[in-house]
Amino acid sequence: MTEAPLRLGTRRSALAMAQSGHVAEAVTSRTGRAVELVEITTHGDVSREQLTQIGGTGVFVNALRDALHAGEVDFVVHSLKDLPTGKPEGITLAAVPPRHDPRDVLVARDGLALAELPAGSRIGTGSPRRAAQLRLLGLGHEILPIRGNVDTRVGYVRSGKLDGVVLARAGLGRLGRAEEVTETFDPLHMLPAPGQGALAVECAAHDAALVELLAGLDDSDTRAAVLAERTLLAVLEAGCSAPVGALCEVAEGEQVTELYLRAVVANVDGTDSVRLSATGTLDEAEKIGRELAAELLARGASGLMGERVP
Ligand SMILES: NCc1[nH]cc(CCC(=O)O)c1CC(=O)O
Repeated sequence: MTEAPLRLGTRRSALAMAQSGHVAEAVTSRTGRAVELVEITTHGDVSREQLTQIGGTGVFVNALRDALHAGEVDFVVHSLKDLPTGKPEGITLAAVPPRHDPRDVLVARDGLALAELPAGSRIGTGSPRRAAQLRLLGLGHEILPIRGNVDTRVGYVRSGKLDGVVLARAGLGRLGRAEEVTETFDPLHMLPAPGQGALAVECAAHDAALVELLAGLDDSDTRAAVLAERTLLAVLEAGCSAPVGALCEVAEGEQVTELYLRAVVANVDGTDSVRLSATGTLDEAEKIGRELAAELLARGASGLMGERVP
């Protein structure tokens, strides 16, 4: 008798379907187990309110976890950057697959890069982190809040409503739209969200056989990198909408694997920021995240995050 297909709970958005489909294929090719996608609708998908007003992207996560708890699905896939930093009860982070490009990108009119857009150009982003870092560049662009899926956001550029929008490269890439990118930001200018470009595969903690099966998808370098970034975020006690950027890169040294963590905390109006970095070995991920956060706080990070745009 063949085993029943594993049920993978997913949101219906094109990005979520692409991410879930990618993980489903990886599971099937590794284990021979069939995987079926089960669609789940979340409050975040149906609400037109600004994400920051409905409690951040955590709303996407909760509906999937509820379906896990209810036993309606066997496992779920999230964009790791959308996960709140707290550990959920009864759920295991079974795998963090190899990360895609973590950087942010610009999709602008006429193939232009950011510095080619004149002062006064209209740039859209719904992310306070991206808005603050764009303002810090001092190019005189007008930064406008937008939301919606990738199609909607890029659509504002195609229709001429905006001169450019900033998005995650990983999202565009997973949708097969990477060729629409007009500039990939150097993390020196634009640090991504902690966890950006990585996926999180979760299942019920009590399902030991499934925890073991999914562990085959895990990439230890990616797991360490996102642990460093997310520990930093947790210590800063910043919500997912706070202007905090962090990127941990992994480099194979001769003896040890090295981590290089960079972070920025800015105020939302992009007039002030603190930017620091740290290095450590692979097993020091949590430590360097914690210590770099402490250093940022010592240099005034909490005051910056507390300020509000008038
Ligand atoms: N905030 C929504 C969201 N969550 C994950 C991605 C992209 C994929 C990723 O970063 O892993 C996006 C879209 C974006 O930020 O452009």
